[in-house]
Amino acid sequence: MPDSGSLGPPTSLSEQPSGPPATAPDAPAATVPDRPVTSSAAHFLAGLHPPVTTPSSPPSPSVPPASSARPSPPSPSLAPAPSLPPASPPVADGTVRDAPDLTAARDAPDLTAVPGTSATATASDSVIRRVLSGPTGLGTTALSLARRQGAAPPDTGPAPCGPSAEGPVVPGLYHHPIPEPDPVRVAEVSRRIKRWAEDEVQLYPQEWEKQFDGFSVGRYMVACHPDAPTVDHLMLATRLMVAENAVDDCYCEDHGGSPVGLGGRLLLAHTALDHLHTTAEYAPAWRESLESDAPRRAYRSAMDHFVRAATPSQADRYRHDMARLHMGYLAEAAWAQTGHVPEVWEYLAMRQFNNFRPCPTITDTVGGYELPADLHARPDMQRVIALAGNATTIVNDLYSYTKELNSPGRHLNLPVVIAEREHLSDRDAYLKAVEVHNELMHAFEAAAADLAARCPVPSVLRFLRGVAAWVDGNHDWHRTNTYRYSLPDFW
Ligand SMILES: CC(C)=CCC/C(C)=C(\C)COP(=O)(O)OP(=O)(O)O
Ligand SMILES: [Mg+2]
Repeated sequence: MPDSGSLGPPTSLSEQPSGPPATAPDAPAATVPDRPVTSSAAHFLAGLHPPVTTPSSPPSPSVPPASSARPSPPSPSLAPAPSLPPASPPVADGTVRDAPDLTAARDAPDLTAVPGTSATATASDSVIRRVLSGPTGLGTTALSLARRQGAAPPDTGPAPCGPSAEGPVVPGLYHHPIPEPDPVRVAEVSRRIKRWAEDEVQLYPQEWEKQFDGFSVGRYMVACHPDAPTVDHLMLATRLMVAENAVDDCYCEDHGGSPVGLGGRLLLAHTALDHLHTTAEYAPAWRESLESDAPRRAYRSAMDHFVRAATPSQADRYRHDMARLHMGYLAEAAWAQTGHVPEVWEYLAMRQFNNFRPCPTITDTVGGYELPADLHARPDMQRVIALAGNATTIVNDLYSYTKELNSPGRHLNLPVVIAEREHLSDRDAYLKAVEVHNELMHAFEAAAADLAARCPVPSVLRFLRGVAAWVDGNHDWHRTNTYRYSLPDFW
């Protein structure tokens, strides 16, 4: 039996922009622009990342650790913004409060304005910051995410949390530390996902249990979705994450996967997400096929749960992102079959598809609201999403470097491809991959901040915050998952 409760339809946030109607800009540049962030961008970024301290790795002699609490490049004309709670935090009954009124935000004085900044920028910053900050004043402290962290979700019990020792940050990696994920939520998500994996989809044989626990998917998803109104919402993301990894492991990689015949397996599994519509004669065989192996059982069940909670356009967005992912798997497999090492830019193109993108792009469904399809489709939003996906995926390349080095055959990742194609030592190639990651992160943040300034619609702002939270949670999970990952000895 599915274990989700009633999620209800996604809440529709007010779409009243505070400025002139936002129009989609021209297609974004294909390269990462190297330009300073604007004042409103800097405010947006400052609001995203309240200061948090986590153990840091030893400083590198050649690569100074990138500051995790400051946006870069710095904007000297701006005062530091106070830390902001998440926009539209959940209320105690598990529903999501509507976003604050933009009209009121526009009229309110900007207490953080700095003399010397332009009036236009200041007004715009003010609106963005107030929208992001969520409700304030008497009676609203219960809406704070930090306060909610102690609240016990329903149906708690003993939970199989995976190991999650503190791990070092890759030296020089630009990232944002996060607060420790709510342990009560982590325990409950971990308990429920194990029950789903074992009882509902028979995901793994007994001997893989330790690896399942070691994956720590409960911690992962709680870290990545701090604004999820309920554990049921978190479960939507958690089931999909487990299913996506089951397909990757069992079809492509370590658990029996192979490039040989991958296209056929992936296409048939994809029909669990994007159903076959066929004749009465052939439909039963297709339906039966969805129960015939663990990856398909997992995709089918996770998608059924997701579709019940998502709007049709959110479900379709997810299907599209998964088709992208499967195309990326196929390119990686084709190169593995022929022993081809792509050029660095070709590798980055493949990795833009074989990518975490399907995970941050469900942030609105998991948050209980909807980013409308036309706003999701804007080229500037697409650029933000692509950059976020690329930065998070290169984080994986860096943290999984030694794991992949020790796996059979040659496993491509960014340091390996740079070393081969640019004739660098393993160490120099790894350090260059860190730089590539950092540039992608800065470009993501600049693009998100620009979009927030250009289109300060509540659902856009909340979605951008959700994607940024996913980026940070993803880094934290990689850093802390010392069961799965360890850093090379380059420093
Ligand atoms: C969760 C999801 C959509 C995964 C898609 C692709 C994927 C597994 C990654 C981007 C992670 O990369 P990789 O396959 O290298 O994973 P590990 O390094 O083995 O953890
Ligand atoms: Mg990897």
